[in-house]
Amino acid sequence: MNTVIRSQLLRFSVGRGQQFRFSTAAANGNDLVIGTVDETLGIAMLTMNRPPANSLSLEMNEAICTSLKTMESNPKIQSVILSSSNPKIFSAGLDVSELVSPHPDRLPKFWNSLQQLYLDLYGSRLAVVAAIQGHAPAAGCFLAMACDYRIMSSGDIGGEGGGDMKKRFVPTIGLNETQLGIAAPPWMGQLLVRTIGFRQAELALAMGTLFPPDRALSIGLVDAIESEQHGAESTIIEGLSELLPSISKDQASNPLMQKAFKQATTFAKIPPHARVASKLVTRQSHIHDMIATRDEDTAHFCGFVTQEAVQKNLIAYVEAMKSKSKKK
Ligand SMILES: CCCCCC/C=C\CC(=O)SCCNC(=O)CCNC(=O)[C@H](O)C(C)(C)COP(=O)(O)OP(=O)(O)OC[C@H]1O[C@@H](n2cnc3c(N)ncnc32)[C@H](O)[C@@H]1OP(=O)(O)O
Repeated sequence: MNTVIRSQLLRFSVGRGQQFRFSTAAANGNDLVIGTVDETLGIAMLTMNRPPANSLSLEMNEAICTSLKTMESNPKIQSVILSSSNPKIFSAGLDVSELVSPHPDRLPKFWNSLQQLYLDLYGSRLAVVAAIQGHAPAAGCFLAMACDYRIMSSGDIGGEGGGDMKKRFVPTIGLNETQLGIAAPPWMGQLLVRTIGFRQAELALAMGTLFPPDRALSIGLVDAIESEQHGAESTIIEGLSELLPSISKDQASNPLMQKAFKQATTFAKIPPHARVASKLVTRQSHIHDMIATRDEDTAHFCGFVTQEAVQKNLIAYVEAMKSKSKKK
């Protein structure tokens, strides 16, 4: 099994000044999350790196948690940017292969890793800025909602077709579970309610709505949208280039990444105790509710997902996804 190596999961190499890098790798050596740190600014960047779609497997959930905990244990760090190495997909949500014909031992472990990801991210002492480049459906949207600030790409990158026929790339975000014949668990659904309000969430959950950036902004699902048209060289802001991992160096002039960097810097300057205390005011009760119902939630998930009718829907969904991808 491709589990995260916990005992030797960090590879440190000291870079210039106060910066250093680390990665959290799976047993096969692939870096699932790449971390970079600037202790002078008090900020870090965690880049999700699980091709092709940053989908959330058991190992990926663990890798994000471990990377976040590593940052939390560094008292010099106050804020983190959560980003993706894929410029068109922030995260495609749960790895659907975890849900289809699941192994009975692995399924509860997988769900526990997702619950833990929620607890660690939503309750983190760090201010987490989601740099949402590309799509964020289902648990990808959840991941962004568990952060403290969301900046989404306006989607005007990488058009297909060229010339007048150029097709605009429009990323979407939302909890689209009902479209897969499943329902978001209560804690995830409630996170949407907390983010966009009762009526909007009620409708969006029922319809499985995926929102384009402008709609996501207007209902408060994201806090800002930003173009990804790379700016002129002169617009490069100090410190960002060094914080970007080598696979994302070309993002230094990307306005979305620049905005995320500025927001993370702003968070890092707020007196930490006050910032963390105020975060708990709004989040603690939701976290406690989830902990109180955690075992029940796991039992419900495992029972639900293994139902024949649910498996049938999931298999059909995965087949449709694969054949769409093949046709490209
Ligand atoms: C009580 C029950 C509770 C249930 C739990 C509820 C909580 C969360 C549910 C979920 O998160 S389920 C997952 C939901 N995710 C989706 O529906 C997204 C599916 N993917 C897409 O719509 C698209 O891939 C995309 C994200 C919009 C990107 O589109 P694009 O055209 O850029 O790329 P594709 O060609 O479609 O995909 C590339 C590549 O990635 C694979 N892939 C995509 N998504 C997933 C995924 N979620 N899990 C695993 N693999 C995924 C896709 O198959 C392609 O692979 P290849 O065929 O190229 O190998």
